[in-house]
Amino acid sequence: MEDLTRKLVSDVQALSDYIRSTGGVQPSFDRNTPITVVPHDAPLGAQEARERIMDQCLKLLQLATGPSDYMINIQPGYHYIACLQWLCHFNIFRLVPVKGEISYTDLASLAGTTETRLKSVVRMAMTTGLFLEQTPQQISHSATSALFATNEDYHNWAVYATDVSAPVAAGMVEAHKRWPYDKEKIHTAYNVAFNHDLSFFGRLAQNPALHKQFAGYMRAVATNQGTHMKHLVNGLEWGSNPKATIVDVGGSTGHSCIALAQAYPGLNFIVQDLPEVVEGGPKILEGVNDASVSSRIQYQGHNFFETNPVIGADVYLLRMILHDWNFENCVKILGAIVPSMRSKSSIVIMDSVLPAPESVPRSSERIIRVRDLTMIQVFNSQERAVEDWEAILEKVDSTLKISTISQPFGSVLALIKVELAR
Ligand SMILES: C[S@@+](CC[C@H](N)C(=O)[O-])C[C@H]1O[C@@H](n2cnc3c(N)ncnc32)[C@H](O)[C@@H]1O
Repeated sequence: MEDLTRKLVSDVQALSDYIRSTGGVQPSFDRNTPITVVPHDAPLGAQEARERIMDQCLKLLQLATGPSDYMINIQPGYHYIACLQWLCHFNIFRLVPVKGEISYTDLASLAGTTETRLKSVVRMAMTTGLFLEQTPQQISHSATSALFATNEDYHNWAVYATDVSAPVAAGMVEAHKRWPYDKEKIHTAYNVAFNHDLSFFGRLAQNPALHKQFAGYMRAVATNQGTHMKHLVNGLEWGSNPKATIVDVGGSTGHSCIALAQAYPGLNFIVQDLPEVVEGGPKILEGVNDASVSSRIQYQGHNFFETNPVIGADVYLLRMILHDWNFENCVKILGAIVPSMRSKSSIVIMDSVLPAPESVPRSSERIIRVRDLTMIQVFNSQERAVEDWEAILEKVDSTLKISTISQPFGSVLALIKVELAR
């Protein structure tokens, strides 16, 4: 613990010095604190110091807790989720004024609940950094709760995590008891949790409201440090062919292409997704309000199990797609692209490459492992190590080879560039 603490002190000093040197604001719970601790384009040293601080604090907490208090330390986890779900459903984030305070009495009456329940939930949530009680019996926003109040996509993320992801995680044991060795995508914890026999995307296709919520969640995830768009934008030399055409396969409403188009003014994009998803794309482009970006992005309804209709694109991008699918389906999805590729074409898979245990900071490893478990629970799929990716490519076409793997710092996703070595 002493060794960890010595390193922690030095990293906190380095991070604070960096923030001071930029005239930035030191992290605090105050509502007016910026929502990111260091900007996404901060020097690597500052970002690494922040990562180590999180890692050291996590390990220190675990060490100081000790084995006999393990359970006590882990129990708040499921209550945090229950409280977050409750706060979303009773609209508490939006009912607390963005500036100023509101009493528990008034807030309970606006939310249609009892003051006792409200207090218990909010005060538990406060231990995670949501809301403040600076004046006794009055609630105000912290920087984090204000984010959920003002950013609809973040709110969607919270609703999604608590209404969908948490019950699905709770269904894992039952699913694996019911289908011990089965890899069917309709025999998952997701099927157990919602008691149906549709695949994840099959259920979304039948329910536009769920689809809209999922697209919002994806947009919010894209702004998070680990899955931030900067890793896509800076992770490859996109500008090496300044006039290239990029096809974003399963590109949702186009947030990846928008980020790339903003950074690379010569590139052109085709965003492919299921028809009901790309339908929402033009509205998102309107929001960007920049003709020099929107004029270079087209939308195309396309089922990625069918041969790709765009012949000879420079890049077929698959960002956070293949981890949703098991080995056989990954082979089918990639196999539907290969016939449309020409010699100049490449495929860029942006997905996790699983690290060996303890080979990366524990604070970031647990986030990658959340993704791995989610894939098992929702799709009977998995996150993959390099050899797993190579095995898929070999099965699709033995001439399909990984040419580079780029793992941007702070990213939970790597960029795996795949080319035809014919
Ligand atoms: C996890 S999201 C990733 C979205 C986006 N690529 C990103 O990086 O945020 C998976 C996407 O695959 C799309 N999808 C699922 N099944 C599909 C299919 N058969 N054909 C095309 N798109 C599909 C979903 O609609 C969703 O937008």
